[in-house]
Amino acid sequence: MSKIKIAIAGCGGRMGRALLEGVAQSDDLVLHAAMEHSGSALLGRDAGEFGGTRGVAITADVEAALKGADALIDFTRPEGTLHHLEICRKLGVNMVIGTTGFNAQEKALLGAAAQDVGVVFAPNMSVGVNLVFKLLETASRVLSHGYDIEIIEAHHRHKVDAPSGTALGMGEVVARTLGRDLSQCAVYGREGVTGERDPSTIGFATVRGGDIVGDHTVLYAGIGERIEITHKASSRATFALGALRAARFLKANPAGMYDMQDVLGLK
Ligand SMILES: NC(=O)C1=CN([C@@H]2O[C@H](COP(=O)(O)OP(=O)(O)OC[C@H]3O[C@@H](n4cnc5c(N)ncnc54)[C@H](OP(=O)(O)O)[C@@H]3O)[C@@H](O)[C@H]2O)C=CC1
Ligand SMILES: O=C(O)C1=N[C@H](C(=O)O)C[C@H](O)C1
Repeated sequence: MSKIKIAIAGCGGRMGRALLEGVAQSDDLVLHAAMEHSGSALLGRDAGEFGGTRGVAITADVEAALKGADALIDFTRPEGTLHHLEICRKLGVNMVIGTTGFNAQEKALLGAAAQDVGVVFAPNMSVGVNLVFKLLETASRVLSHGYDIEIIEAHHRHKVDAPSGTALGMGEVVARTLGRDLSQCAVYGREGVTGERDPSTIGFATVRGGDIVGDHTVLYAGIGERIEITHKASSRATFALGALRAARFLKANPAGMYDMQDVLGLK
């Protein structure tokens, strides 16, 4: 059987390198293109220097790079992802999007493109976090009254968006299960004389430091007890393996908008 041809955007980044390694270690995937933005110092270098198979030069020519690819895996920044999305749509190339930090209008653009190509969009591609999303539905149902809900996340010092996409995703799951609208009930950090806690809110707290790969805790604090559901990533390989699984899923499925719950059969 022929191998699935993978293009990687932001190949010199933290996730880009983990993806290059993941493709190089797989039996059924081949590196079709390694991409960076036009201002990158890495252009022209061999992807093999960054964990990929040797023989693929890093390029900023997105259209040429994507011709003939089965899927683009993109962990970059919202503006880069949206630019790549347009070209994927034009060329009929599926897209796995791990980038976080999109606003509502930008997310709508992803949905529009998914009318023509397959898109897997998920703020966290690890199996563990996607299991946690399911556990949160059960916990939020059982603890729907009398428990204050707070979401705490910690990441490395280089992360540029906050709260993390995963924390926001967890908030969405909790709010949806409780019949609340996250945009109305989220409290992002506290300072000064805040008054007593409003029980209808969902609080978020963000920690940034060092090389923390990604920790997330949802805390349900009641009277006489508290429940914490925690996921800790210790390596980016978990996200990369999930993204590669998503690319395989898209190869086998029609155009449409999917998330990791679809990929993992958790719906
Ligand atoms: N869904 C998931 O499972 C996960 C999602 N993420 C998300 O993935 C994204 C990337 O994370 P990470 O790898 O740590 O970040 P990095 O900054 O290490 O990597 C991003 C890469 O994209 C490049 N880049 C920046 N801007 C653009 C642009 N406009 N167009 C094309 N390429 C661009 C960067 O180049 P340069 O360095 O030159 O700026 C860099 O090579 C973040 O949004 C993060 O939250 C991360 C881990 C898991
Ligand atoms: O930027 C990161 O590193 C990560 N970002 C994702 C997020 O914003 O949720 C996922 C993961 O926690 C790592």
